[in-house]
Amino acid sequence: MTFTEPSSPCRGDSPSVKPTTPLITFLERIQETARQTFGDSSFDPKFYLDFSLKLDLLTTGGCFQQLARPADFVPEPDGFLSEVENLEVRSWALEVHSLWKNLSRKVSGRVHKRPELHTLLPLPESVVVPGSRFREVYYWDSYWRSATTPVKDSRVYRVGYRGLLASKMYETAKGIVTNLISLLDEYGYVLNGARAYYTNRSQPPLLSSMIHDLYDRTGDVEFVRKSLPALVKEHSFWNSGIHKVIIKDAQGCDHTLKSDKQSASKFLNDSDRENFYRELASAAESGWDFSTRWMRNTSDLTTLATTSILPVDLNAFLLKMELDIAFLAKVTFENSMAERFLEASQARKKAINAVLWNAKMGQWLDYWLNNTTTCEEEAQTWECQNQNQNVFASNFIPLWIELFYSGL
Ligand SMILES: OC[C@H]1O[C@H](O[C@H]2O[C@H](CO)[C@@H](O)[C@H](O)[C@H]2O)[C@H](O)[C@@H](O)[C@@H]1O
Repeated sequence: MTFTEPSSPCRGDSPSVKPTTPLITFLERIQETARQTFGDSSFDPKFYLDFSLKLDLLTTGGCFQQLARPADFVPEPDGFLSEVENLEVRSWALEVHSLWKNLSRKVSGRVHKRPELHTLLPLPESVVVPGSRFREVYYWDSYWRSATTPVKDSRVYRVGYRGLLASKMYETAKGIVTNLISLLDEYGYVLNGARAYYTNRSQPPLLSSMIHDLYDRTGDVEFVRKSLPALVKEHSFWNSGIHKVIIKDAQGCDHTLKSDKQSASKFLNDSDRENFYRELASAAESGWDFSTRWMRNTSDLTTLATTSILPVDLNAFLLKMELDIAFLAKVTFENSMAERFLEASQARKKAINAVLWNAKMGQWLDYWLNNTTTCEEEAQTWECQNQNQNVFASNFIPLWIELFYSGL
């Protein structure tokens, strides 16, 4: 076989060595990232240099830039892994751990420069996204991360904030908190998600739990001191007028707007339609969109009545927030703040048990305000028959809080 390619550097008559092309330089970056991510064992460097691009180099390079592999990610974290004795479970744990690098992103410089061109909102630190079609940060997913990234058999993993802490990725965990606080500073509350169409609502408030768990692991008092004002601000938001009517600015529900409009077309006047949008947005804010939990008639979405319900989970999350703030205030010697939030938590615990607890069923139940009353009214007469006796996972959220299972 003869080799006749004229510019071949192998030919003795050509002294010049062909320079590395931008494509090879780029693929070498991929190669090195893969080596650091997957480790050296059974690593084949050639595999990465043989990739072909589907889009031009500039576009591909830009996308790769956004896949910010977290700096504190290591392929095999020390600590929890070695304690998992069962080898199958250990390799599964490693697989779950490896999801962090797939779910990490950096908001592109283009979004920071020209935010008006994007629905994605700029965030200061690297982000961790739920995956699949959800390519932006979500508030409560940041705690209970739902990773729908296909891994071998397409199982859905839940690798939460606590998972990040178990993986010892404390800097990434701090970045998540910093991002959420930046939304809170900008909008007055942590948005449902980091998109322009999520600005009319929040999601179940778990920021205090993140900061509490981070402190437990790192003992970083300075970070707590910096974060505390944001938590107090968030507490005011959830206890302000807006949550008496739930959502003031009823804009409907983002990308589901078309189908929302179809449902809303059933309402003949503007005020009923607006009210329906408010119920939709509130259901989205609950994180349970669109569960029958919020419907008067479980087979008809237009009977959503989210704002007429006192939900077990939201109240439990708020109680947890009050306890967390009291604890974190104590850690930073803010004693009067600690006292204030402890008192607030005691009052809420009493109310949760008075209104939502059902002794016969041995669980807490959502409470339906009757048709004619609204959350704006101060005085209510609580009646057991207004409790929703259906069993939802949310009925047991209070058990997540030590106060309830320890009988304090
Ligand atoms: O995992 C992300 C979130 O996914 C669902 O909600 C999101 O999509 C909904 C419909 O497309 C939208 O109405 C909602 O505002 C979004 O948050 C899920 O219901 C959420 O619990 C979850 O955080």
